[in-house]
Amino acid sequence: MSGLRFEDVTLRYPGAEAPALEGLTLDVPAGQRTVLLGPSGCGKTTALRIAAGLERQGAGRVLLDGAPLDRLPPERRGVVLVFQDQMLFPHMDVAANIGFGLRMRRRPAREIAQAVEAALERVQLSGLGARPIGALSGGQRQRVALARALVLRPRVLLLDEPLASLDAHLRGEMQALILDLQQQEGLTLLVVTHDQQEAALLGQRVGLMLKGRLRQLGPPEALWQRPVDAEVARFFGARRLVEGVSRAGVFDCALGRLALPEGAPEGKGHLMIRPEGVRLLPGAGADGHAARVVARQFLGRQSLLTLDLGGTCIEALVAPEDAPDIGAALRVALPPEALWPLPAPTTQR
Ligand SMILES: Nc1ncnc2c1ncn2[C@@H]1O[C@H](COP(=O)(O)OP(=O)(O)OP(=O)(O)O)[C@@H](O)[C@H]1O
Repeated sequence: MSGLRFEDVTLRYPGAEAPALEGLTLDVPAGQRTVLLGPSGCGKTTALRIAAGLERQGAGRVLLDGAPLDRLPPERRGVVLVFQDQMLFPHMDVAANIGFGLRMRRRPAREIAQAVEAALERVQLSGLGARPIGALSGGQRQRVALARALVLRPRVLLLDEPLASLDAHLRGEMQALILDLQQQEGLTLLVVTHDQQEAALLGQRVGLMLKGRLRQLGPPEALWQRPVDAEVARFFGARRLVEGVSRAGVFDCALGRLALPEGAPEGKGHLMIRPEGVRLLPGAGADGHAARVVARQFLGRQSLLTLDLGGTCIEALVAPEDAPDIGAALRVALPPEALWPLPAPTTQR
């Protein structure tokens, strides 16, 4: 497959108890956006640093279009990393920052000037080449860092938390810019983030990492809706898992026998009930499950209800105007698409 490939890559920093990265096997297909998602310290940055040649793995290989990269120095890999904190040179203006890598490669001045102009345009900073770095906003600085990488015409572009330092408005702009650039130019992107929403937005495929290991890889929808186990489900916010057994399309548990979506894994374990999929039923019919509201939390666009279904608590997300009062009795439906069984063994805390 063309693109970047990590093959069973492990790295343990000297003196560390556990490896920062353990047996990472991951394909980053050419022309696509792949995201590594995970909490702080799970090894995401380490993976990028190894691909860029800034860190040497203890075991495993990194390949680009099938050719091993490990013996190549960073500048000859065609893999360029944009750092989380940008690492711009404060004493140089914008154009000098963007042209830095090309100057190191001893490209002719004319070619550098042209490439810098083109890169400024690509990141929508035309006309700002002579600005000192100190006179830029956080969002503009992030664009300069991106332009500095783009002039090198990377075969793979690695972005470490590209939006972490930006406020909500600038994040949206930068996200749109990254998506546009990637689509127009067919860039091969590997993005690292701890932010679930960012991963869903930027990733055509998302890999979830926990404690140095890749735990699940797939389209964002699959990770959110069909986590492989309870630990992954908990990362995505699942808090109230229901014990039981999945068999022949049904989950047997304290809530009764609940119909599961197609393809659900079988066996003993837990059931994840996605709060956004729980439906409050109108009227006092006999459908669904009897429930009582035990907590209600206003989250802005939605309200989170904690519902007691005969001793088993679940959560439901509803529009704030539809949120019943604490103590209210109601009936709820648990449609199959809101459910997903998580086979044991689980790491319960
Ligand atoms: N140079 C280093 N020397 C020793 N340990 C390190 C070094 N760099 C990272 N680590 C440790 O390795 C683990 C993985 O770090 P890494 O930076 O890859 O995680 P991360 O998922 O990118 O987290 P963050 O988003 O906080 O940077 C952490 O426990 C970290 O403390």
